[in-house]
Amino acid sequence: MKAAAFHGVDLAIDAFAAEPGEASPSPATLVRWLDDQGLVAKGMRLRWDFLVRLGNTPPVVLLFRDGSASLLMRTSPEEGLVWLADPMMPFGTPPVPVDHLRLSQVWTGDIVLIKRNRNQSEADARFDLAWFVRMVLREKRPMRDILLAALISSILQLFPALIVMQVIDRVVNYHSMATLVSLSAFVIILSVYEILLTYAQKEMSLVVATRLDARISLHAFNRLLMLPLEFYEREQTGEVLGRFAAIFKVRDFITGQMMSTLLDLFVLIVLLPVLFYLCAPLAWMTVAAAGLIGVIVVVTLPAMTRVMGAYIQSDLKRNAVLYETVAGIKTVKTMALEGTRREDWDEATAHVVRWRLASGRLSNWINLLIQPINLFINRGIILVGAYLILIHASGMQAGALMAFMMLSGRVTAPLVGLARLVESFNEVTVSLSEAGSVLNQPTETLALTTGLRPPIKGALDFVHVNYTYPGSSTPALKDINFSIPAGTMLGLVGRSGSGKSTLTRLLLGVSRNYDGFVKLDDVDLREINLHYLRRCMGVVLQDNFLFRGTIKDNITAQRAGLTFEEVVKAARLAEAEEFIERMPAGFNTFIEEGSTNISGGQRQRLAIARAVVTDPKLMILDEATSALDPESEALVNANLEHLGAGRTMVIVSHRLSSLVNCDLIGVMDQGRMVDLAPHHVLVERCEIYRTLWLQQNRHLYKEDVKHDEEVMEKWDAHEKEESVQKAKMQKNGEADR
Ligand SMILES: Nc1ncnc2c1ncn2[C@@H]1O[C@H](COP(=O)(O)OP(=O)(O)OP(=O)(O)O)[C@@H](O)[C@H]1O
Repeated sequence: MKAAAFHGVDLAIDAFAAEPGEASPSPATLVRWLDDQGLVAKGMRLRWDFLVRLGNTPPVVLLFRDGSASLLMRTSPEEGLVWLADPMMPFGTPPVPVDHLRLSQVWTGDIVLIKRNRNQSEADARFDLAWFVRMVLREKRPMRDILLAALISSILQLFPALIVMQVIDRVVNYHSMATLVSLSAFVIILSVYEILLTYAQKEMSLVVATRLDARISLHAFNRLLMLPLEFYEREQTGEVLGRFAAIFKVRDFITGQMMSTLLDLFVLIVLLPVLFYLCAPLAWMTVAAAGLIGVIVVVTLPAMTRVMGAYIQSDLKRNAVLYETVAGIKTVKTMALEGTRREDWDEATAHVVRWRLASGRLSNWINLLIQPINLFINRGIILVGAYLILIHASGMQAGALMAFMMLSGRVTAPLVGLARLVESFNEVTVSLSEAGSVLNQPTETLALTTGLRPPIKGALDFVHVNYTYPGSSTPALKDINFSIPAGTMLGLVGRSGSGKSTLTRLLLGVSRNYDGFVKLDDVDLREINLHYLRRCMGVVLQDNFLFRGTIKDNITAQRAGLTFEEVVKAARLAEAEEFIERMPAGFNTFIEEGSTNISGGQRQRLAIARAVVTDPKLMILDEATSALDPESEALVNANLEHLGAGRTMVIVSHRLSSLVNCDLIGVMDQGRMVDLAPHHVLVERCEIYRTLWLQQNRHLYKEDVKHDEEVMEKWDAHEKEESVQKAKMQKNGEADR
């Protein structure tokens, strides 16, 4: 706590709790918690000799054998002492000096270094050009060195021109061999300097560019992970990926063109005065011509922006088609949709080609205007200079004209580069706004890093919960009001679209803008830290993604601290152990991308194992067994009770037979929970449930067939009427909008 306060972060120790499956918080949990709080904790083992030489580092936490800890405040290698502060003592208590012998009796040799995570505080910073500039400015020392090198090298660049001037004016005109020899020696020394300096400058620029690159990538990916699921559901994946990739264009611009042009500007600062010294009229002409190039670029900028924007947009759309086709290739192939996909692609490509041609042409036109000016600077000025010498107007000699020519080339390059920079900057702003439209979306950071971490038992309360999806006019959940004690196995049934999955989404904290309260063990769900909440839950969906890696890796999902025994236990609970052991390498069998080498049923059972491996107190199975073959489904269903022992289970299923053994079954209809009771009660009193049950189990009730058919007829009529009403409501809603 004191170490955190040192960094200006206030920690609420009450919020620190063990993770599910831990008796007391492990060091890994401590590190994760501190990470969430905006601090970085790094554990390491040290010897006394190193500890005593730590000097004036920020507070370091020393871990003791009895589980307690102390803060290292100061060290003195000369006296062989370290000063420790007891974190339990009030602020202001002086630290106690301890020597090697006394410390070695209690200290484990482990320390924890805690520092403020600057990336974390930047995690929510807006992603714009200012952010990039801040990132560059953080590289203060290397940037300073690079600038210094650029300055020196631009001074060095002066000499060749001045030497040529001397050679022509003195050596050639006066045939002076001695001057030539000394000038040659000077040229060699300078050249060596220049070569070394260029090497160093390139090396430093490379290091800075690479560091920036790493930082930008890390930050952007972090942001992507922080975006709420709702965002991904709303947006087209292909477009999200395309827009995300736009940041790499910004990165290339900043670490490439922008950096080199800015460095070139240093050359300008040094060389321009020399040009004026050599011949002021020619220097003015050079500057005016370069200025004219700038004016042309600025004037044509709006047109260029429009064309570039359209080109980038069309490219994004084409990428989206590509992504969709590759991601949905199974459907494309099996439904022979190649033709329509090709049409989409052709159309998207036609747009890209059109705008690419337009932007290329525009840039070519601009070039047509710029090139004569460029040629004038490079070639015309020598003629003007020669004319000035002929009429003796400037007092300039031939050597000075040569030197001017050599230098003016170096001056125009940065000036033209600066104009071009404005042009590219324009393109980059379009890319930046594309990337920003993804990365500047509101993130879940606050919910992920703050909030309570109460111990979870699994009692659930829904108190008058209403929820409408953003952009939808009809509520998906209407006045849901029920509670279940911890350890309940709750089934949820209802027709398609009745709101079952939406209810589980609220539990998972995916949708948080609902009215009313959802309480977990009497704590408002919205108050609970989202990471913690999700880590405390086990979730199995209808279609689960398995990552490339071994079966064991997939079950642990790279969570730290899980033992092989726990993995095997989870596999056994999920009825997966048997098939895993039959696989060539057992738990170390590699799962290919898209899990092509295992069946759908096996994949589902692995997903169940992955969900139970942390022994969660709350499990959600949303249509987890729907895609299973009858045999695998029977296996999983038979094991459900076993699986649910000691935890609350919420099981959404269309197949009522798999819910018969649930303690309670909630019947959903049009967003309402119309009944909540065990199976035998519902069959008696809930008509919707009874109808669904009879639909699926007709064979069991032969004697009821007549009644059953009547009910079915009624049900069909009811459904028809409802769908007509729904269509009407939708129409009205659209008309309202
Ligand atoms: N992301 C979404 N955006 C807008 N509306 C949605 C979204 N997801 C679901 N809905 C709507 O909310 C209502 C409830 O959907 P929900 O998925 O919860 O039903 P369900 O009972 O789980 O259906 P199913 O059994 O088919 O999965 C439906 O009318 C659906 O159209």
